[in-house]
Amino acid sequence: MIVISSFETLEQAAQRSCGCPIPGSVQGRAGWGFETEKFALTRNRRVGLLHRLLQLAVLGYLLGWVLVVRRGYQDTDAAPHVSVITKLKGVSVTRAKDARSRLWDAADYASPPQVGGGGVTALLFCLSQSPSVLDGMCTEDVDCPVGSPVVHGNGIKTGKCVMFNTTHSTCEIYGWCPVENNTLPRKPLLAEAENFTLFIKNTVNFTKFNFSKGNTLQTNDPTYFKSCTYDPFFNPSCPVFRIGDVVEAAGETFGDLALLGGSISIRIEWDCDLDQSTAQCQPQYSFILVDRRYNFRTASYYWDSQRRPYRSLMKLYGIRFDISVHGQVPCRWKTLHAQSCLAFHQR
Ligand SMILES: Nc1ncnc2c1ncn2[C@@H]1O[C@H](COP(=O)(O)OP(=O)(O)OP(=O)(O)O)[C@@H](O)[C@H]1O
Repeated sequence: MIVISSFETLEQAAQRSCGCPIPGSVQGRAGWGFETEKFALTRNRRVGLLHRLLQLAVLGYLLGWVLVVRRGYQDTDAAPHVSVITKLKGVSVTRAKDARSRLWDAADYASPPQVGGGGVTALLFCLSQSPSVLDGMCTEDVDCPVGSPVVHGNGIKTGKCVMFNTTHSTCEIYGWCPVENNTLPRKPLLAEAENFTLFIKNTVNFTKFNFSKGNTLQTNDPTYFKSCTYDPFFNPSCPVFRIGDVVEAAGETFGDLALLGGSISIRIEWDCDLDQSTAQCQPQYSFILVDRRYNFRTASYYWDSQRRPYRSLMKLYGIRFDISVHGQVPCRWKTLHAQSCLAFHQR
């Protein structure tokens, strides 16, 4: 009977039992030796299990990760050329303290006008200003160098230190009067902005496969975009977004965000398999609240009958939309000579 120890080969066991020279050994090679493969039989369950597990891991990596997840049999273009155009629409009326009403439409609250994604929802102040002299603290004229800017004082110093009252002197400052007050808005100016709509027209072009696609439906119905509203489940292909829905999808309530403004990132993701029908190639939208405050100032200028300049200064709080487009399109056929992936399939 031949007894095989844990890591002994069959040959070695046979050699050991008959006392013959081991082929390939120093003793074997000295004569007419020959070489052959040796098989090791390991009678150890743990080692056997580890061996099978390693084989499974390699197979799983190749089939699961390389072929199924990473689609290793396809070529991929992940650098689309993109174009995004936005239009904000909606109308609202505000009533000022003097009971005068003002009508706001897209031309008033969209900023920059119809290009970026921004909308005003609150107005802190609206001042009619003209250039005048204002004051800053000092003891003598040298404390007020001519032309030095007063960043938060809205002007530049004239070089004069003037009496403010019996105890204080101030630098004379040349700037727009009256100056802003620093109070915060107490309620959103355009509460109706919740129902305003944002139209996002996006086109992507994957040059590697000569494939381009837009998010707007090619339709002859002129009322389609005016009447549809995006819904992730019931209407995912409509590119018109209700502002209230976008804010809610970003996890915020419109009333809170509209008061001091905010910034929302809209991410458009094109992840299409060009080996499938391109009709199924639709973008996915996601909304993330990026910042809880957003405001900016704007002014319009005019002159009175004596040609004195005036300006209407507004500090506007609003919701800003930052739109980013990402995408990758895998295709089974490697491109040659910049021909389209689809053309390859049709051949
Ligand atoms: N924010 C929006 N909400 C709803 N519909 C919109 C919005 N922006 C544009 N649309 C509609 O989408 C369609 C395509 O807009 P596009 O800007 O290409 O055309 P337009 O004729 O210049 O639009 P407009 O009505 O502004 O004159 C139009 O029917 C337009 O009325």
